[in-house]
Order: sequence, then structure tokens, then C-alpha cells
Amino acid sequence: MTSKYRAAVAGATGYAGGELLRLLLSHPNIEIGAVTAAKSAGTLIGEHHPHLVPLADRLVEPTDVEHLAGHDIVFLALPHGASAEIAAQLGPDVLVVDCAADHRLVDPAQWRQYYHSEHAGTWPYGLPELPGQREILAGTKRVAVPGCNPTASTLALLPAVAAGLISADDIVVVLATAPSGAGKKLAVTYLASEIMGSASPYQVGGIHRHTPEMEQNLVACGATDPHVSFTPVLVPMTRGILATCTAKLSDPSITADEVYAAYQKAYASEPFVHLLPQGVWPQTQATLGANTCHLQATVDPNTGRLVAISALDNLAKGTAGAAIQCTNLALGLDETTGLSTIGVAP
Ligand SMILES: NC(=O)C1=CN([C@@H]2O[C@H](COP(=O)(O)OP(=O)(O)OC[C@H]3O[C@@H](n4cnc5c(N)ncnc54)[C@H](OP(=O)(O)O)[C@@H]3O)[C@@H](O)[C@H]2O)C=CC1
Ligand SMILES: CC(=O)N[C@@H](CCC(=O)OP(=O)(O)O)C(=O)O
Repeated sequence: MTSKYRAAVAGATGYAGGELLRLLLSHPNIEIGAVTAAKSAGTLIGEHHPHLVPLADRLVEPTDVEHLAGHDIVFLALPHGASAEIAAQLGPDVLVVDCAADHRLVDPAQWRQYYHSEHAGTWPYGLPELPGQREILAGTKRVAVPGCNPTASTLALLPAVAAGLISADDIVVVLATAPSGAGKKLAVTYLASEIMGSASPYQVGGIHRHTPEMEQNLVACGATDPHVSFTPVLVPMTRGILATCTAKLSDPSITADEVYAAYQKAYASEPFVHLLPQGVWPQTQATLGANTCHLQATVDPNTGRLVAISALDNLAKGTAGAAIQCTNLALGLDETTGLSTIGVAP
């Protein structure tokens, strides 16, 4: 290929948009075109993302069809609703990769129940690790990037569901998450004095909008009528998700070694899912800035439950990294192009 694909990033001043720009700056086949936002149109990228030095002088433009025209790829890193509205105006030939939730759910009734608005439609879901999903994403012009919490829980549970090791009617997901998952706009409304040094559950009691997305993904893994009890907990870290997922074993005699072997087999050829050595448990820090999900699983013989724990960077494998992984598949590039598995530590 001689020329590069040209990509616009809408929502470029936000957290997901900033991470998309960071990753695109080192993508060999994609160049950055328009960068757009809403009220910050007319400002410079350097005012919002001082870490993106090569883009410091780039002007932020308004998010409309006129400014998004003329690109091969449009990344949407906008709030739900705003995303569907602009997506509906983009032509069928442009690759549109939507980081918002608008096009993830299959069932319009579930969308209305959890998002309290009309459903915009369903697009190919951007979790390539789901069975058969790479074939669906190859050559597509539309991608619905998953929510960061569903990515963490799905990757933790997929091998156990696919191998029939658990019953899916009593799955519990308790997940520690960084406030950056809420986006810049919401994160600035959190008081640092309330977040630092504290852990705070939110959306408790089965009401979090990611619950149906988690269950939809488990059906795609082979589960019948799954039920997930999901409790997220805000913790004082900049980026990262640590998901602890437990479920009743389908047979209480299943051993930790059998569980580990199933996870090894399921993820043997996955470039971004990293099963840690047996007995080593995931930590968010090791995934920061990388497009990885770190995993470990065992059994709790006391309760006859599987315990699977995943860690990922909510802005990398949880959003922008996944968006680029799916873009690579949609364009027919090597899936790993421009994406790193190397984290930052300590
Ligand atoms: N943060 C995360 O970890 C994850 C985020 N996502 C999803 O990605 C999307 C972006 O999230 P995030 O970056 O965190 O949010 P931010 O609040 O950090 O950024 C939102 C961006 O959208 C722009 N924007 C806001 N309203 C409009 C509008 N009506 N029209 C055009 N642009 C608008 C903002 O521009 P301006 O500054 O000018 O207002 C800003 O650039 C959301 O749908 C979110 O749910 C998905 C998975 C994880
Ligand atoms: C800390 C925090 O608030 N995190 C967000 C995750 C956001 C996300 O994954 O994005 P979507 O809204 O696009 O689904 C939450 O739990 O709602």
C-alpha cells in the first residue's frame, strides 16, 4: 500500500478521543485527518492533550458532516445519542467505528429499558475474541466498540462458558474501575477529595446499563439465558479495570487445573488476551497503555464456584485499542497493527 487511510476523530478532546489519537500517531497505515469536538471547537489539541506533542497545534473543528467528510475512517468518541445522530448522516462507504453504546445491543426493548431512549440499530460488535466475530468484522463498514466493563467480564468468562464449566444463571461480576471510565466531562465533576483514598460502589442493584451487554456477550459465547449480577466500584486510580467474576461450576468436581487448561486452550492464539502463569493474579498496572487483557482463573472448592479475574486499561483494550483492533480487521490489515502488548510499570 502506498497511501495511508485517512481517519477523522470526533470527540477528540475527550479521554477516548485522546487515546485514539495517541494510538493513531504510531499506526503505520492510518493518518490523522480532522479532529472534532463540540464546545471546544476552535481550540488546539495541545490545550486538551499536552502529551500528544505532534498534534499540539492541530485545530479542533466542529463535529458535523462537513468536517467529517472526505475520510476513509471516522472514529466516534462522543456521548451516547450524539454518536447515533452523526453516524446516521455518514455515507455507507466510510468505515464508522463508534466508541459509544448506541449500536451495541441487539434487543431494542433492552436498549429502551437501560438507556431510556429509542434504539438506533445494531452494528457488528467490536470484540474480535467472541466466537465467529472476526469473520463478521472483516470488511465491515460499521463497528460498535464494546463498553469497557463488558469487555473485562466477557473475556474473563468466555472460556468457562464455551467449555461448559459453569452454569450461566448465577454469574456475579464485581469490578473495580478508574474514574476515567466516566469520561472527562463526568470525571471533572467527581471531587478529588471524595475519590482519593476511597472506594465507592455505583449503579448498585442490577441497574447498570452494561448488564444486558454482558449477558448478550455470554449468549454469543454459548450460554443459554445468562443472568449477571453486576456491581461496579469506583477506585482511586487513573486508568484500569479489575473484574472479579464468579459463577457456580457446572460440576463441583471440576479442578483448578482443568479450568486453567480450558483458559489456555481458548486463548492460545489470541494476540491481546494474556493468561498469566498459574497462581499469578492480574493487576491493572501491567496493562496500562497496552491493548491487553490479563487473566487468571481457578476454582473455589468451598462454594463450588469458578473465580476468574481480568485486568485491562479501560481506555486501551477497553475503548480506543479495541477500536483500532477492529479497524485493522475491517480494513484487512494485520489485526495487531499499531497496537502494543507492552504495559508500563511500576
Ligand atoms: N472513558 C472510557 O473509558 C470509555 C468511554 N467509552 C465511550 O466513548 C465515548 C466518549 O467517552 P469519553 O471520551 O470518556 O468522554 P469525554 O467526556 O471525555 O469526551 C467526550 C467528547 O465528545 C465531545 N462531545 C460532547 N458532546 C458532544 C456533542 N453533542 N457533539 C459532538 N461532540 C460532543 C466532547 O467535546 P467538548 O470537549 O467540546 O465538549 C469530547 O471531545 C462515550 O460514548 C463513552 O461512553 C467507551 C468505553 C470506555
Ligand atoms: C467509571 C465509570 O463511570 N465507568 C463507566 C464505563 C463507561 C463505558 O464503558 O462506556 P460506555 O458508556 O460507552 O458504555 C460506567 O461504568 O458507566
